[in-house]
Amino acid sequence: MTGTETRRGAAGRSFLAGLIGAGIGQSLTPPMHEREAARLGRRLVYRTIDIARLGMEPRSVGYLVEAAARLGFDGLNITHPCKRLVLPALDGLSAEAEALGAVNTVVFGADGAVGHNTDWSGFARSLRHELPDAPKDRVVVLGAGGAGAAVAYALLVSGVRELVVVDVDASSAEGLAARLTERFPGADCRSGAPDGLGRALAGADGLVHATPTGMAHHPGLPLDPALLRPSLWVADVVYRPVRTELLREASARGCRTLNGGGMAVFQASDAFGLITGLEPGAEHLHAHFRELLARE
Ligand SMILES: NC(=O)C1=CN([C@@H]2O[C@H](COP(=O)(O)OP(=O)(O)OC[C@H]3O[C@@H](n4cnc5c(N)ncnc54)[C@H](O)[C@@H]3O)[C@@H](O)[C@H]2O)C=CC1
Ligand SMILES: O=C1C[C@@](O)(C(=O)O)C[C@@H](O)[C@@H]1O
Repeated sequence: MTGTETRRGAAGRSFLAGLIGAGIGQSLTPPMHEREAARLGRRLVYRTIDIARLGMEPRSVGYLVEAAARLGFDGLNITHPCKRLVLPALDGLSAEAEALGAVNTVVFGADGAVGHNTDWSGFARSLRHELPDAPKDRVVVLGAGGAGAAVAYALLVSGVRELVVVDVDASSAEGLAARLTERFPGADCRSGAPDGLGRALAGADGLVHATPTGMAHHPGLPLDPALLRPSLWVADVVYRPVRTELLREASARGCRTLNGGGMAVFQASDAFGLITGLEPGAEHLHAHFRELLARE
């Protein structure tokens, strides 16, 4: 997007957005969007639509998307467990959302409801921003769910040549590695079992952790910290808390680290641009994020 506002963001227009998912009451994405709009002198109302609180099934995301379009929403974020289930309700997909088979942003416009994925671009921007000079030839991704798939895609777009995907669910890791191989035939994408993690990490430049382990309600470590050596960079997608047990262990062992806050901020930044047509300021979104965390 350029510095010029598009028609979608034409002066005076206000915005209505929402997040559909389960257990999203504490999400920082709604206040990030609202604060950034206010900073730009615009009104944006962003609501959480929590299917767990509403007693709705994940597959009802299609019904909710259609209702949001009729009610005049400009766009939506979609999160767990609906990122794949939302696909049949959409009229179009960005190339990346199609490749990933997952959508976290829906924009309502002249082309109907169009799905995008800003998880991958959010991680790619965070990596570029915070670890620009780190070696990125060989990387291990732990966790082959929605976040793991987005991260793996971002890594391959960013030039990673060898990628190993590890998951306790072997079929998830194998499926993701196979899809990535098809999409990036020039790269070496393999799946690995958790008991082979030590071997995979021994030859790696970096590790990205993309399982829910380390979240406030799911504390702990996803691996044996003895596997972390100082030359390995370690990224976590978990951002509640921002400093996870894994990142604390990695820092203590001399590893460079990247927390999940950058991905959270940049996915919001990219979604905000798509939904409003306005140009967000990434540094301002970082500041909103820091202030929101500090309030807790
Ligand atoms: N920073 C950000 O902007 C974002 C962060 N996230 C975070 O990413 C995390 C994962 O989310 P999703 O991918 O949506 O979850 P998911 O449930 O789709 O996938 C998690 C995967 O991890 C695997 N797994 C669980 N424990 C494991 C272990 N100990 N070793 C290996 N594999 C294991 C599961 O089998 C599953 O395939 C969550 O904490 C979520 O909050 C998700 C999206 C954006
Ligand atoms: O999965 C996530 C995290 C999120 O749901 C949040 O609560 O910040 C916002 C979504 O856009 C993103 O894809």
